[in-house]
Amino acid sequence: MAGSISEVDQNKYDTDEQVKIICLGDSAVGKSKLMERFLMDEFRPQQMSTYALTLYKHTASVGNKTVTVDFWDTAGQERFQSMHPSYYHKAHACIMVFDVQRKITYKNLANWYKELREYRPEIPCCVVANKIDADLKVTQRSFSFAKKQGLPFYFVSAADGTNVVKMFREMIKRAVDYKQNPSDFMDEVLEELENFDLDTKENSEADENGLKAESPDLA
Ligand SMILES: Nc1nc2c(ncn2[C@@H]2O[C@H](COP(=O)(O)OP(=O)(O)OP(=O)(O)O)[C@@H](O)[C@H]2O)c(=O)[nH]1
Ligand SMILES: [Mg+2]
Repeated sequence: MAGSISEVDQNKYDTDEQVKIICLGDSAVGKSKLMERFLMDEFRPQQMSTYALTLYKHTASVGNKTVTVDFWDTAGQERFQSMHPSYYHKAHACIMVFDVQRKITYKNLANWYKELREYRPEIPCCVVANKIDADLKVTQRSFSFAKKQGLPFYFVSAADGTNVVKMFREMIKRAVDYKQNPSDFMDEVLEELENFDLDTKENSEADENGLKAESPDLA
């Protein structure tokens, strides 16, 4: 399987200075545009063509530390309402995006969140309402999903930049905090199990999908 997501070396995310942040949400909600807006001319996307995975690299200062942040972005796979398990693997934070102009993308957050928590029960996550430039009145509406789940919520616009830097900076900080405080018992147990599973499967046809018996049926 040349060029698959599972071939990206993810062991680097075990080191202190490397953080992985993923982005979830329906097609065309603005995931890529948000990252591009945040990174502006700094970004150097590394394309993994087979699965249309793009890694955006960013260097950030958090406290007195310099960390390298990999933002993971896909195009296409979200159409199937489910991501490959490797996408979630070792992620330290998640940005969930919907489009304020398309209600269905807000409704689907519940599905994305469910899948995220199956793989990463404890990582910091936020909800982002994108495209507010198209209709500023939406900022007066309440979107209760984030509150119900106890997640931070941001009104943003990738087009005009509103709240984009603030949202990314806060999420980077939370990702680093999460990494530095391994209070996360469930994640550790899950990772142990994953490693165990990988070890035992090494000689068989190791299919990453085998790590989870089946993907949730989100249709
Ligand atoms: N008005 C407005 N349009 C936006 C904004 N952000 C993104 N768009 C538009 O929405 C469309 C989709 O943006 P993308 O960033 O490609 O969305 P995506 O979530 O990465 O989509 P996929 O990669 O297909 O999953 C593009 O036409 C963007 O120009 C925004 O803040 N305001
Ligand atoms: Mg995209």
